Amino acid sequence: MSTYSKELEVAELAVQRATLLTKKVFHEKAKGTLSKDDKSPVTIGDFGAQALIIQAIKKNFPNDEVVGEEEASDLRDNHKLRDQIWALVEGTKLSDSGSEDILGGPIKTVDEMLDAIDAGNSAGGNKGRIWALDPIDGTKGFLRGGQYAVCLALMVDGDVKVGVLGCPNLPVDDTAPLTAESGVDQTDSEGKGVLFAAIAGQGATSRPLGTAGLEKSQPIKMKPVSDITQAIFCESVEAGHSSHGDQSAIAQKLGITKASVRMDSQAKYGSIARGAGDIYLRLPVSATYQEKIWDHAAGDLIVREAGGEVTDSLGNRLNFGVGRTLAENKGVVAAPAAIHSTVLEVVKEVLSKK
Ligand SMILES: Nc1ncnc2c1ncn2[C@@H]1O[C@H](COP(=O)(O)OS(=O)(=O)O)[C@@H](OP(=O)(O)O)[C@H]1O
Ligand SMILES: [Mg+2]
Ligand SMILES: [Mg+2]
Ligand SMILES: [Mg+2]
Repeated sequence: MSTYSKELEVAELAVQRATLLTKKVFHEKAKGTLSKDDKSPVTIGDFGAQALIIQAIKKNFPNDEVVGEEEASDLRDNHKLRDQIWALVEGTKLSDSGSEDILGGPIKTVDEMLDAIDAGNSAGGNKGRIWALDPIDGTKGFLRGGQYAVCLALMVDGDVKVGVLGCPNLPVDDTAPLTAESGVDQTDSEGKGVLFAAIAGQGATSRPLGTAGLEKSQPIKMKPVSDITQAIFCESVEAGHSSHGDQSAIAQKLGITKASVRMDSQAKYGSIARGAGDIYLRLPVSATYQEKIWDHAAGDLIVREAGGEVTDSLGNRLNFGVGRTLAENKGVVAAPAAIHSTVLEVVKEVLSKK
């Protein structure tokens, strides 16, 4: 077995199973949406997916830590919500029993489920094996039927070694280019659902996101950009999450004439890694917000393994080893390696004029 192949298999199957749960939630009327302290939404889908994924990690790698976005405190005294999540968690299985076996058996009780969710409480850092988990990235996109991603990465001594992104609303077809509609999708339509994955030093892949075991994967590569003015650039939907103004000034200076593709979640990283788009810009709106490691770890590795470069707005690699946030970085600039320095120069120029 090659390095990290067991970790990748568990991560891919766990993410795949969690997407079955999130898709079920999307079709339910009552999504159990709560507003967190920072006013961002969380649903029964976020909690349920976090429980299922942490259970699989702990069964297979009991000594590993997890930095997960969600925590169970709001559920411990809200029994209605807790029971709604339990029904989902109990009822979600891959249709292939061999793959279920690899994940390590079901969660047995409600308390075990709450404890699994809370096991995502690692402080992070640059020592040992730590998983970064975003059970639903782009919760707002998920709620409105746009893009979202189930994101899982393994860091070893602060370096991302394995990354997996489950994107139920992206096309299976790697060659389908992004369009203005890509971020506003027809959920669950034919031909949708892709699982991106990478192991450090071994390249990046995609495969259809099925309901059983893992389907055949194929390597993915970023698209060579010979004319930067024709590049497709992606950005967040929410103007509060990245600066649409700065990003549009940068695109303009690069001579890009096409409108940006706005989509929620790390689907942006997956899309540029497979060459459906080219550049992902995420420039800070606020001076104090620190990006969370679970919003970037898997995407960072997948893009780099597909031939891209990912830095912050100063040109530094993202440092995942300083805790739960990217405290040492500001913003994200992701592009094919051959044009990254050109893009970065313009990013610096635009930001220096502020
Ligand atoms: N102020 C601010 N600045 C930057 N980023 C923030 C901010 N607030 C929240 N978040 C995080 O944004 C995550 C979603 O990012 P997206 O790129 O998907 O944004 S968007 O939904 O397209 O607008 C989102 O991830 P999820 O909570 O998993 O959806 C948040 O972690
Ligand atoms: Mg959130
Ligand atoms: Mg997120
Ligand atoms: Mg999330």
